[in-house]
Amino acid sequence: MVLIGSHPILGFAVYFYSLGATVILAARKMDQLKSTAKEIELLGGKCDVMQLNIRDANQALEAVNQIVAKHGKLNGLVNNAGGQFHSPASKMTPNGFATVVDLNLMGTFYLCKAAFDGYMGEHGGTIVNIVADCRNGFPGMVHTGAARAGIINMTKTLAIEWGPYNGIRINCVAPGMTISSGMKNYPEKVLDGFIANGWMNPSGRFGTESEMAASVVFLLSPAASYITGVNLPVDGGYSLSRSDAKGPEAMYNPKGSLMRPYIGWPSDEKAAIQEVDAPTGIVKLFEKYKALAVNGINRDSKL
Ligand SMILES: CCCCCCCCCCC/C=C/C(=O)SCCNC(=O)CCNC(=O)[C@H](O)C(C)(C)COP(=O)(O)OP(=O)(O)OC[C@H]1O[C@@H](n2cnc3c(N)ncnc32)[C@H](O)[C@@H]1OP(=O)(O)O
Ligand SMILES: NC(=O)C1=CN([C@@H]2O[C@H](COP(=O)(O)OP(=O)(O)OC[C@H]3O[C@@H](n4cnc5c(N)ncnc54)[C@H](OP(=O)(O)O)[C@@H]3O)[C@@H](O)[C@H]2O)C=CC1
Repeated sequence: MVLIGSHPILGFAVYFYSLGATVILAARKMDQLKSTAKEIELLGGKCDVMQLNIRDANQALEAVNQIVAKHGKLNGLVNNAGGQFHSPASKMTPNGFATVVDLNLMGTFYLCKAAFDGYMGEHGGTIVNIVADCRNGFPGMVHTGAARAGIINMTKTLAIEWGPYNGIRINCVAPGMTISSGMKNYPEKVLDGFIANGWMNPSGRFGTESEMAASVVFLLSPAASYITGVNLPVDGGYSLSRSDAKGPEAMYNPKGSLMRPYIGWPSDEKAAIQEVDAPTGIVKLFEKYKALAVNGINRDSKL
């Protein structure tokens, strides 16, 4: 039984069916949740949906209580809901800052605490918190940088407090720039700039939802049973360098990537991500990735 806060952006709900888990999708818009649930069921997976605003601590606990009452357990939690807006710090209002901290940091804490109080404190479980790359500063997004850094530190504390006595493992995944519906929140012009030459990471490309999903599933699974309190960057190496680098990073291959994208796991066509709801440039990019994921990549391939 795995609760995913948000509709399965970063596409991972489809993967849980192969582990035999029942997936509960929770977010504010029921339409999106229902259509994703249908897809999962068509694949043979078990799925339930519920409406949830993670910014409300009472709703979070109520959601966990409902799941435990209906299904008898809650083994996993993925805190995937999140987001922000772009603004220089000098122009940001206190309420703008607080809103993003409220969504990302407070929302994640509410769900962790609800899972602990409602089930995992007594029975154990595994939690994965989705964050973002905030190893260095996060210009233009001071609120989310602060909130995600808060989640990473909170995760370390909870790993220490909740591991020894409650059997809970808790980790973070920090996606790099990923092809997903979240890209609709950013100006196409900016995204086109990233596509043209802006990824600046050793992989030379965006990440895919499947690449994020596989990492989350790994951390939730018994295969990661000795890992707790870590933040796993899944970013093609982006966090290794300065985000605005133009100097030595010229070593990054400007023509594209030599790292084959991964869009499905296990190697079951049905479980591969087939399409993405994103701006045109990103959708076109994904179509190229699909071909490269299937046919392989070589020195003449261009993304
Ligand atoms: C131009 C350059 C762009 C660079 C883009 C770079 C892209 C890099 C991508 C980095 C990698 C990360 C990717 C992702 O995270 S993908 C996920 C994407 N999804 C989202 O980001 C969701 C975005 N939005 C939201 O979730 C909500 O809008 C949000 C929670 C942010 C706010 O929701 P809410 O309804 O609660 O907010 P209010 O309207 O009530 O406003 C509250 C206060 O916040 C201020 N605000 C809100 N939006 C903006 C804005 N766009 N610009 C400035 N200020 C904003 C608002 O004014 C309120 O404050 P005040 O009361 O003081 O006015
Ligand atoms: N895509 C990328 O490049 C990156 C993404 N990330 C992070 O990964 C996560 C997933 O990203 P992505 O799929 O791209 O984002 P999307 O914007 O597509 O998805 C955000 C999800 O969060 C849900 N959500 C937002 N607010 C709430 C709320 N108050 N309560 C419950 N659910 C909520 C939304 O559903 P609804 O509106 O129905 O509530 C939606 O399902 C996010 O935390 C994002 O910040 C981090 C780094 C890079």
